[in-house]
Amino acid sequence: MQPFRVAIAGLGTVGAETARILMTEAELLGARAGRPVELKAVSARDRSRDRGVDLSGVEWEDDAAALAARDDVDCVLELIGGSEGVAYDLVLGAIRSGKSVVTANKALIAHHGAEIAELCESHDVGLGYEAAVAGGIPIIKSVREGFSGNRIGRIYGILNGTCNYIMTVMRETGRPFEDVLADAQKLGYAEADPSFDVDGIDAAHKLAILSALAFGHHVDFKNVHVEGIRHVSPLDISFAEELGYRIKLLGIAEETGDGVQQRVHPCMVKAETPIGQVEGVFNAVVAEGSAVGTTLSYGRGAGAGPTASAVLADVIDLAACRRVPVFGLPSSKLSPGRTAPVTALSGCYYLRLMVIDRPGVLADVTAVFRDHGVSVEAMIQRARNPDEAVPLVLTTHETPETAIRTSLEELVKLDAVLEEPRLIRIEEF
Ligand SMILES: NC(=O)C1=CN([C@@H]2O[C@H](COP(=O)(O)OP(=O)(O)OC[C@H]3O[C@@H](n4cnc5c(N)ncnc54)[C@H](O)[C@@H]3O)[C@@H](O)[C@H]2O)C=CC1
Ligand SMILES: N[C@@H](CC=O)C(=O)O
Ligand code: NA
Repeated sequence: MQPFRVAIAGLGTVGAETARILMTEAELLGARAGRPVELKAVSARDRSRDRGVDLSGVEWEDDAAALAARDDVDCVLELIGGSEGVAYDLVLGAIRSGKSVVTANKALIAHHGAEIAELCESHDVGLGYEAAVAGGIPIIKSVREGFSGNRIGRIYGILNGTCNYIMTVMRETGRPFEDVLADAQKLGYAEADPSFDVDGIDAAHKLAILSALAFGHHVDFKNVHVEGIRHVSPLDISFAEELGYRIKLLGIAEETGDGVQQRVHPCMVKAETPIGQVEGVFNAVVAEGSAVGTTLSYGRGAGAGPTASAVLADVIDLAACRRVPVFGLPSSKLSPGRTAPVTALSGCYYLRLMVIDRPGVLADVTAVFRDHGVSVEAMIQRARNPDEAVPLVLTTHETPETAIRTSLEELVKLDAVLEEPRLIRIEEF
């Protein structure tokens, strides 16, 4: 049987572990693929680095682009990262030369998914990107194949392991944000530029991909509403706990009737719900289907092993000639997409103000809410200190997003309100 010959570009966290498993589990992978899977060539920046895997029998290319041109390679694994430059050139070059591609690169798929899918169709090659969304959870396969008999109404979840790890450790230990982020980087969870994680961009890349698969539209990253976790303070984490919530960075894509709304932002969710219980580097994705009902997929969203697991599943599918259209439908059948703005939202909110503790302040704050039709559900004023700003926390009943935003504009004008107010949406699932 002809072997399936693969090449790896990028031998960092994911690439090195993928190479290790390809070498050490060759027999198992070959049996699953129905033919031998051979690591033929690699390319990385530093030839001398010890990666804990013996690559002495594997050919080395200094220029990753050369992997796409080799005629002894059937499939290129792009494990470098970045939506432009080397990764983009390599993936398009490999497809154009008739090779299948596996990538873990969500930035690339979120920005260039439409072009890449069309190119795969015209060159009749397959593309695997299971590792790009929720790491080791087989969520691409679930949505694209497992739920293909359903209409999906909503898909949401925790899509970034680094952010979930940071907020879990901050809550459990009180350690500062920067320290915990440094740990996530050492553990191989974070992106090369960790602002992609903490500013919500990585989760937005993943949500854009999930939304395209779930709703059959072209990937539409530019219309994802994105907020990150930089403003989630230890104070908010502890108020959330007092109110029975956990703060999670969620990605939510939903068919609203006026189009698909895609948003990534910190949310308060009830601590005892399945999503509230997802801690550390774990991710979870809830899909709501017309026939299947509600499903929950759970597992590690980042790190060497879980990500390599997803890459290898794609390699085996391609080696075994199991192929489906990149986004589940031929490109010509994907809809252009209709976006519902986040301002159309209506929900409950957590709001923390830092106020001067003096008589009349509470009346001024509640007057703003009264004037904008916002109904307050609960209020906490923990400390009493006339010399310092004290936190005033309010939660609301269901309120249009527009009403809470205009209330905030009024509240910041009050001279008793110091600092930028903190607003976190409360999601009841
Ligand atoms: N680390 C994780 O948990 C996950 C990572 N991913 C994605 O996997 C991809 C790789 O991520 P990591 O392994 O974490 O990154 P990394 O930074 O550990 O590894 C990337 C490697 O590519 C190499 N590289 C850079 N430019 C190159 C070039 N011109 N030619 C050859 N090699 C080059 C770098 O030297 C580095 O070793 C990214 O797209 C990332 O978003 C996806 C899911 C999880
Ligand atoms: N940086 C990402 C890695 C996986 O996609 C994350 O933390 O989730
Ligand atoms: Na996955």
